[in-house]
Amino acid sequence: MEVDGIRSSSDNPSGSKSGVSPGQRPSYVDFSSTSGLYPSLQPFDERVIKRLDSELFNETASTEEHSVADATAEDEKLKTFLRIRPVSVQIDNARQVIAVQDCQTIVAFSNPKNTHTFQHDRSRKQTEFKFTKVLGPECGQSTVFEECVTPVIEKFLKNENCLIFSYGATNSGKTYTMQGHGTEYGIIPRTLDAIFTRINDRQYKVGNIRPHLYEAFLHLNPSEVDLLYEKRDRVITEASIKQELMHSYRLSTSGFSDKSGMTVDIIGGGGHTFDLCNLHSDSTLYSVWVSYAELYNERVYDLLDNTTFSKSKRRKELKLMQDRNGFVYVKDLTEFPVTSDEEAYKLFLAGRKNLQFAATQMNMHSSRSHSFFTIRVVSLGIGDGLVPYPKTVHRLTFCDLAGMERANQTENEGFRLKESGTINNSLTVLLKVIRLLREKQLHGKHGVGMIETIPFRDSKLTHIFKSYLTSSTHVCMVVNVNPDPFVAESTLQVLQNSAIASNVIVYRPIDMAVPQHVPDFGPQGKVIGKPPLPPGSVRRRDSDDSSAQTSSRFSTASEADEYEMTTVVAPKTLAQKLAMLEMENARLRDQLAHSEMEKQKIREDMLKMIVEERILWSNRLQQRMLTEENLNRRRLSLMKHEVMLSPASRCGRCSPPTADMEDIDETFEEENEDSNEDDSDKEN
Ligand SMILES: Nc1ncnc2c1ncn2[C@@H]1O[C@H](COP(=O)(O)OP(=O)(O)OP(=O)(O)O)[C@@H](O)[C@H]1O
Repeated sequence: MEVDGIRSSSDNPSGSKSGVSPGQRPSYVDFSSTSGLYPSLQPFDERVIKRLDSELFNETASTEEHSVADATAEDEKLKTFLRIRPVSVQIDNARQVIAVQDCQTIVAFSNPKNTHTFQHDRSRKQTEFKFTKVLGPECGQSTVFEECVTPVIEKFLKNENCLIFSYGATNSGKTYTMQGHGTEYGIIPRTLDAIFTRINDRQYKVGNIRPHLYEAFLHLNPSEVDLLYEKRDRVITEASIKQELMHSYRLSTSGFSDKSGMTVDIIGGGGHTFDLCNLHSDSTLYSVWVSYAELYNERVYDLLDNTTFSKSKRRKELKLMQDRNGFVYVKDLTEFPVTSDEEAYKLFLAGRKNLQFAATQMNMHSSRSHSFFTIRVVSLGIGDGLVPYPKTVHRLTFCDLAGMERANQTENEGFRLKESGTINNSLTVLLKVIRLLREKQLHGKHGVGMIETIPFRDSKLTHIFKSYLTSSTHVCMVVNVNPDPFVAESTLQVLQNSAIASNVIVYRPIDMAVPQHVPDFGPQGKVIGKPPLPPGSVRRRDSDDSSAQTSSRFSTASEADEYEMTTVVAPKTLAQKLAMLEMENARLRDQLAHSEMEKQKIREDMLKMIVEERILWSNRLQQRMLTEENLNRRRLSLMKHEVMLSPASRCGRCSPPTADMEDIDETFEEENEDSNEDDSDKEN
């Protein structure tokens, strides 16, 4: 039976109940609950996206519900938490934008005809949005951490990759949630504390086995380790982190979590108690590494590379690479070993100093870039002769996205306006990718084939997100909103977008289910076996990564097989070809836009320089004219004086003394030369 183009499980040709053939991963979407809503779709059909949008924010219905709970596989869904920031002004009912219904539901009010002026109007449309959890303005930093991050830490310590990202309009509290403000510590410092509390005395502090690429390892020799620690300490020292900051962090972290033993309650006692010994075998040790990158104007920069601290130098742009399993990572990104939460927090603060911020009309300290703070933990087993060897590496990334901006509210101009254009563009692409993922999943499309048709390459942000959204990563989105009626339109837009995101399933696609990327280490750390290359890919030797070549003992096969993000798999079908051409087209358009932006900036800089030069020269000219005027005046008065003093003038018969006049002229010229010398001194 087919309903609106979607097959129900009963007419599945394979005959299996779930609608998939044996061995194939089942669809996680319950068609029976959605089949009446969605018609048959073609890939990349923009009308469909519009339709999904309008369904999510229906123009006609007075109340509707978008529930994250109405589909199966809740655990694999992208988790969405809504955090509503407090506002200083009292908002009356007539102007209210959102109202919390219960711990999972909010109602948004809108008047599409006049969204700016929220008049008291009973016919105002109400839309219900459901989240994994709603955190109202009364929720402090510790509650947010407890609700959103505690379960993630649990998964992270069970060897799962995790991503927590904050999404929202500008000034909605994303950075406040991630980093915190003053002693109101955000989720990043709290997580650092919680992780080190858990791994406690199981840390491997040597720092000679480091994560490499996306999921590989490198073995460093002692001099390389020394250099790395030296560089790390230099980064911390040069950032000159204020002692008061560290002091208050130390005081606060004693309250974040219980450091007394191995069995700990992750803050606040909400039934999250677990015993570390149950998570890993006794022979497992942990090595912790941190990195910090930012994506500014579609360029990736290293925030922990101390050469970038010097503002006079041009920052080095880093490349995005893809390993043989399709995982995207930042090539040559600095990653430091850390042995305590304090060390990690110092590095975080050092990197934060390098982040791009600016004051806008909406936020005095507005993030101008997307930032990625990543904690990687290498789990090590103990081999013969008590030699540790790496088993797995997994990551927890915190992404603080720049905020969606409306030009009429931020009042940005010139370069800032273009900057906010880039921010909005990358966020739009991210949402487009999320929408398409959801659309495909609604139609039971999974696996590598489906992923190839998603335009991850349209922006660098989605390049980076690809690894998280298409692998078995635990993804958690913190949606920040500001209930102020002034920003109602942005708030409604953010709610709509997050409703789509909450229905996306994040999983490892069936074609990639074989964990080829996990190296098969013998107890001595030897690499066993080498999986074949993906179809259509070209083996590429990376010549400039010297460390990759010098330290090969633990390197996996995937290390040698990395591809720049521009490498594409040969298309098989016409639709795939079209999709790839579209992606390439978008990428080239992006590049063009960037070079235009660069050109414009250079033009603006040059114009500024010309104007400054002009002002300088006109000042000099004025000065010169003044000097000449003064000298002329002096010459005239001298002449007068001379004429009055000369004997001839006294007898009143003789002509003026020419010789004396010449002297006066010489004096004038000398003085003039002096003043010229003064001027040239000033110039020098
Ligand atoms: N829950 C909250 N409690 C108290 N203050 C908050 C809260 N959320 C945000 N703020 C305050 O609001 C202001 C803006 O917050 P923040 O800089 O985090 O916004 P943002 O969403 O990161 O903005 P942008 O996208 O422009 O960088 C800050 O002064 C911050 O301290």
